[in-house]
Amino acid sequence: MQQALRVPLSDVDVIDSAEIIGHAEAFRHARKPGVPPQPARPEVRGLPLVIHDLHKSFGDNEVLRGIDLEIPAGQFVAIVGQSGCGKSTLLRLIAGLDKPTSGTISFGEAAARPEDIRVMFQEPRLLPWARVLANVEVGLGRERKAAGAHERARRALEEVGLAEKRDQWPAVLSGGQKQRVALARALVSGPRLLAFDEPLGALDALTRIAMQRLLERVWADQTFTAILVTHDVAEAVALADRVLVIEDGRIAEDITVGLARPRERGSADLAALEGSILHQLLGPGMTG
Ligand SMILES: Nc1ncnc2c1ncn2[C@@H]1O[C@H](COP(=O)(O)OP(=O)(O)OP(=O)(O)O)[C@@H](O)[C@H]1O
Repeated sequence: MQQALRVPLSDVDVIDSAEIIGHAEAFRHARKPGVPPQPARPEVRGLPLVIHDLHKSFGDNEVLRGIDLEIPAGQFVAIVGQSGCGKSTLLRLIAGLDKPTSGTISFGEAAARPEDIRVMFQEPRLLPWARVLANVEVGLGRERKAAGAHERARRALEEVGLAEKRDQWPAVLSGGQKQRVALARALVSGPRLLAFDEPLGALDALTRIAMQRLLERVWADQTFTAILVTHDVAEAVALADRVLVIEDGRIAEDITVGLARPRERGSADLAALEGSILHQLLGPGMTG
C-alpha cells in the first residue's frame, strides 16, 4: 500500500489537507532530488487539475462512475447535484483526503507541496482550547513552529477582517466569525488549491452573502484554484467561472458562467442561469 505522508501533529483532524492522506506520490515527486527547479510562479498561482476516468466505490455502491475533468490554474469551479450524488466524495478525492477506486488525479506540470491544498468544511472545526491566532497557525502545518508563523497568521486574520480577535477563544465568536477564522487557517499557508465543502451552509442569509463576497475577494487576490461544493445554485452562479452538475456519478453538465464580476445578486442574468440549472437538477415542472 502506498505510504501516506504523515505529519507529527496531534491536531491533524482539523487541518484536513492533502498532506494527511493522499497525493503522497505527487508530493514525493515534487521533492525528489534531481528534479530541476520549478520556474518562478506565474502570475496565477493556482494549481491546474486534470482528472481522468475517476471511479469511487464504497463496497458495491459505485458513487463516481468515470469523471473526466480539466480545470485550468486559478479557475473558480462550483459543483452542484442532488443530495448523495457524490459531490463531497469528488472533493475529498481532489483534496487527497480519500483515494480513488481507479482513475487519476494530477496537478498538471506543477509541483505541489502538501501546503498547496487546503479544505474548508461546513463546520469550522476550531480547536476550542487554542486562541484564534493559534488556531490559524495550525494551518501552517509543519511550518507552524518556524520563525514568522505568528506574523503569517496575523496577516491571514487581517485578510479575513478579524485581526482584532486574535487573542479571543473560539467559543466567544459568532458562527460567521468562526468560519472566517477557518478561512484564515485555510489561507495561511498560501495554498494553490482550495476545496470548499459547503462552507457557508450553516450561516444565516446575510452572513452568507458577506462570506461569499469575502471568498470571491480572497480568490481574486490570491489566484488559487477554487472548487466549491454547494447546495445553493444561486451561490454557485454568483461565485463560479464554471458550474459542474453531477448526476449518476458523472458530470452531466459543464456550464461556463460568462458574467462579469462582481456579479449583482438578484440580477436577471444570474436568476436566468440559476433557473436553468435548477431545471436540470429538478426536472421540468419542479422549478415553478
Ligand atoms: N466513507 C463512506 N463510506 C460509505 N459510503 C459513503 C462514504 N462516503 C460517502 N458515501 C456514500 O457515497 C454517496 C455520495 O456521498 P457524498 O457525501 O459524496 O454525496 P453528496 O453529493 O456530497 O451529498 P450531500 O449533498 O447530501 O452532502 C452516498 O450514498 C454516501 O452514503
